[in-house]
Parts: sequence; structure tokens; C-alpha cells
Amino acid sequence: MKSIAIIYGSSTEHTKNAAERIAELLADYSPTLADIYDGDETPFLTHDVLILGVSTWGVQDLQDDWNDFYPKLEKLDLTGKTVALFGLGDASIYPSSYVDAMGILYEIVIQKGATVIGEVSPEGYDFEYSRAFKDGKFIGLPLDDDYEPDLTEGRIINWIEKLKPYLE
Ligand SMILES: Cc1cc2nc3c(=O)[nH]c(=O)nc-3n(C[C@H](O)[C@H](O)[C@H](O)COP(=O)(O)O)c2cc1C
Repeated sequence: MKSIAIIYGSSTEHTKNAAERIAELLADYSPTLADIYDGDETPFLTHDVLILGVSTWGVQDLQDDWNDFYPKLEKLDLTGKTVALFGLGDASIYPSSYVDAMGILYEIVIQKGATVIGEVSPEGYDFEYSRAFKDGKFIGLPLDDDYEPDLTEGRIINWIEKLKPYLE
């Protein structure tokens, strides 16, 4: 069984709530839950699988705490790490930058040597453009607690089931 860290940044608790739900669903793996606000790179270094949660703010930007942490992220070596990403956004008001921050994190973790798992089909999502949408798939799990909160629980459960084979 792999060791898992769930690391999130959240300004109005949407990403935090999703991170806590993911932690509950993965309770058998005893995951570490960390708020990137603390600025601590230790969980990145001490776990095999990193589940990273980020919301998009400022239109197309990383959530503030992830933004502050970004220079540290640029210095990490993530070779051999498995990363799964989830991103909170609002496809109704920001359809042209939907969950862009998840795409920003994807690009840097790939550059730092990580393998990314957990891509998601766009079926059921209504958006125009997303930096997190590559080669016909989202590179992680988009969640929208502003526009379609009722879908969050089912989306998380489906996604976790798909991740589980990579966590053994
Ligand atoms: C000023 C502002 C800018 C935003 N920009 C985007 C955006 O570009 N793309 C997007 O998908 N969501 C955008 N959002 C929506 C947030 O990402 C969304 O509310 C999210 O659930 C916040 O999560 P958090 O509470 O974990 O920070 C924006 C929200 C605000 C208030």
C-alpha cells in the first residue's frame, strides 16, 4: 500500500471540503492531510502519492497559498512520485478559464518529474476552455461547488475508485 499525502490550498473552503472528503474515502490508507498555507514541503518528500487540490482565482490564477508556495514547488524533485490533481472552479461565471489552476499545477509537476494519474472525461462538464483540458481529457478531477455542487460527491467517489488500483 502506497503512502498518500492530500495537499490542498483553499480560500473559501471548497477545496478544503473536497480534500477532507477524499481523505475520508481513502481512510484505509491513513493519508496525511496538509494545507499548503503552512508552506511545508515535507509531505511532498515523504509520500509516494501526492493528491493535490487547488482552486482557480484572479481569473486563470493559482489560489493564493499555492501561489505563495510555487517557488518552493519549482525547486522540488518529484521524480518517482505519483500525482493526482483535483481542482475547484466555477464553469458558469468562468467558462473560459475553468479550473485553469489545476492545469498550472499539472505543468509544473510534470516538469519536476512526477507521473500524473487520474484523468477525467469531459462528459457532463459544460465549459469553453480550460488549461487543465489536454488531448480530449481533463488531466485531473474538476469540481464546481458554485454551479453544480450536487455533482461533487458522485464525481469524487467515481474518481477515487479509478485511483485505487494505483494506490496498492
Ligand atoms: C475573483 C474570482 C475569480 C475566480 N476565477 C476563476 C477562474 O478563472 N476559473 C474558475 O474555474 N473559477 C474561478 N473562480 C471560482 C473559484 O475557483 C471557486 O469559487 C472555488 O470553488 C473556490 O474554491 P476555494 O474556496 O477552495 O478557494 C473565481 C472566483 C472568484 C471569486
